[in-house]
Amino acid sequence: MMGSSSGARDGTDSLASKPQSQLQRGVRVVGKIRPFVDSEAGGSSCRARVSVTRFVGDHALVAFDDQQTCRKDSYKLDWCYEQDENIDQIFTAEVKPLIEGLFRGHNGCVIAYGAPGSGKSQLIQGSGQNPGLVMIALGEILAFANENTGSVTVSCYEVSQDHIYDLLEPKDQEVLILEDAAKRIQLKGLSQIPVNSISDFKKLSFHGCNMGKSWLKLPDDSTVRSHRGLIVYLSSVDKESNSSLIGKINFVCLADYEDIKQKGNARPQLAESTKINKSLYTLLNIVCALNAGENFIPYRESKLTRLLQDFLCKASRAVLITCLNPTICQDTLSAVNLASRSCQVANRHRCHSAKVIKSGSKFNQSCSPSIVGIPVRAISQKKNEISQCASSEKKGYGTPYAIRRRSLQLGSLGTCFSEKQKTGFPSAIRKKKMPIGSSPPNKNESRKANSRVDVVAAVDTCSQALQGNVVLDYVDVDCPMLEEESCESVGPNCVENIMPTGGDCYTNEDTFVQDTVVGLGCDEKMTADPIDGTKDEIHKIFVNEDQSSPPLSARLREISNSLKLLSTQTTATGSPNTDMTSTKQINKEKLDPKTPEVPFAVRLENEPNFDYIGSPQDIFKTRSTGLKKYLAQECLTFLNSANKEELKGLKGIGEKRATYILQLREESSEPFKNMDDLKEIGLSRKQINAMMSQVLGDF
Ligand SMILES: Nc1ncnc2c1ncn2[C@@H]1O[C@H](COP(=O)(O)OP(=O)(O)OP(=O)(O)O)[C@@H](O)[C@H]1O
Repeated sequence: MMGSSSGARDGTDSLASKPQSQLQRGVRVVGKIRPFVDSEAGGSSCRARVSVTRFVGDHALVAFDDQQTCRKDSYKLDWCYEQDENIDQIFTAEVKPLIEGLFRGHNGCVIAYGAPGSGKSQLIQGSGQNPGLVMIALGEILAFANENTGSVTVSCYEVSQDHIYDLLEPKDQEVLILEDAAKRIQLKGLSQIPVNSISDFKKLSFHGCNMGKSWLKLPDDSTVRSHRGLIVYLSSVDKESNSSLIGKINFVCLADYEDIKQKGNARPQLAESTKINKSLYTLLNIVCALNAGENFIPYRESKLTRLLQDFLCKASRAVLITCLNPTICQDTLSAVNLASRSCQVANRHRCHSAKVIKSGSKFNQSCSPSIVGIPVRAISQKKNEISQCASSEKKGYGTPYAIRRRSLQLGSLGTCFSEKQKTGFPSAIRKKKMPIGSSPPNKNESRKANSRVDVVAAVDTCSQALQGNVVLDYVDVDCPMLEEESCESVGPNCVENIMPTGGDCYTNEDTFVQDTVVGLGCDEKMTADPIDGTKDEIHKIFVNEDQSSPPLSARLREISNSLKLLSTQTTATGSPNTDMTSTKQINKEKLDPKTPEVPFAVRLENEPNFDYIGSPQDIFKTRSTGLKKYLAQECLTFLNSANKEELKGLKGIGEKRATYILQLREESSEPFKNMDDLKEIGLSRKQINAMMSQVLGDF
């Protein structure tokens, strides 16, 4: 433990929860908190603290605790290295396995990403007596090459304003990205210089860099920001098969991530920052898509991602190291927030269910395959190919504050709650809050009525979440029936839990942390016993998670379909299905689209204080208004993220207007915030309506 960074829960002997060598695929996303520098001498006592909680075998939680504002933000990463952990340790746990892959002819990629001054250059390049990852790796690669009659060459490049330049043998023309017959990327115009020893490497001169020596640092008078990378190629001969092997590893130092909204940059810098951030978003989208197991990986969104295509793919191993300043700043928060959304731990949970941490701290759950507003797929496709994602973020580039959170009231769908005690294990499965609506004279009846309404409200949000348009950070289930009852018989695999297999749990000293286990189906009997056997029960549920029950998305989709039925048949007569004692009925029979005979309370998602009691028609009206709002939002999201061709596919948008929209996006990543904004691009109400029905035609 050092400075503001609290000790790791695992102790100090275990470096990384899941070393690269154990990973099957995807990109590992880890954090590294840089040590304090002289100018931060008082850093350890500053009001903003960064702490890390690590869960062996699973993930790490980075928490930013601003004592002045009492604001807490927590972000989940695959792992996080603390201030006192040095670059050698990171090399051993994260990079060495990639180097071993290189010896077998596999490609690898190490990416440093973070806010200004967060330690990216130090990590990749090092300084003086402290070699960075490149130097350590190069030492190992050269040693291997010498032993195996192999050869090593290096290339160094810069990506600036979506153009690639050679830093070792600069030419007038930029480097071109071509694809060969085997679909491998060829960088035409990028020189490869042979290197036989570290001293050879140190003699290299890097164009346009500080003193020609530090390939990552620009000259002091430079105002240009860019991404920089060094590729090491290894050619060797496989002794067993006597075949030649060629592997390459790319060390990338990304340009600083700066939160544009916070900066108030002057125009030229703003345009540059926008471009840099856009390329960072595209890169993180790739990471997210790979970790989500997507088939389509959007490499063509930027030159940077195109260049990295061979290094960031299913056949290669990669690690994204998010460098973190030890004191709180918005850029760091935004950077870690984005990283958190694309990491494997977050995505591993995405297919199974939603979850919650509630406390003074915020928790950012990831899962959208497109995390930053650049669509992995067009919305129209999304509608047909609904991603198996229970929670999704509509836009990823916002600050943590901007993240919308929803509390779903899923009556009778099954809930298991656990409470965190300071000793570490969740100790109680507890009932959550009382049902919404006015206090009933008869508790049971009220529960039944409210439960049905809650389901309907939940379906709305589930439906949106399924389509990737609502941030469903958690599903918050009201299930009074579960107070003493089990959530059995609803189907297997009911539980998604944020706890690691080791049984650990998120800690918060100030407020109790509630790990909500959302059950949309559950075979495991959950007891309400606050002490006895809780850990075992929860562990069983984890084990169950990977078994073959239908994913949460399938169940949500089922519910979503029921919503549509309900929406279209609100005038149907019939007695309400008030028997909500068994969650099985919800799943198996689906929601009965019958109008309740008695009025009931409807709580709107965005208006928590609004309790409405009225006729079915009124309820329908209310809900359809919500639906309209959602549809409009869907349309705006499309306009804010679709590419030119997709835009041109819309009625009323031709070449000129599509170009103009793309220009607007250069200035603001989200030019259309409401429907009135569309009028500013010259669209009439009628055109907007036509466009909406076109975008949403298949809803
Ligand atoms: N592991 C470390 N040990 C000691 N000092 C470090 C370490 N990492 C970073 N620093 C110090 O922190 C400061 C910022 O580091 P560095 O220049 O690497 O950050 P950066 O993210 O590359 O910055 P820039 O915004 O200029 O790109 C430097 O003074 C560096 O010496």
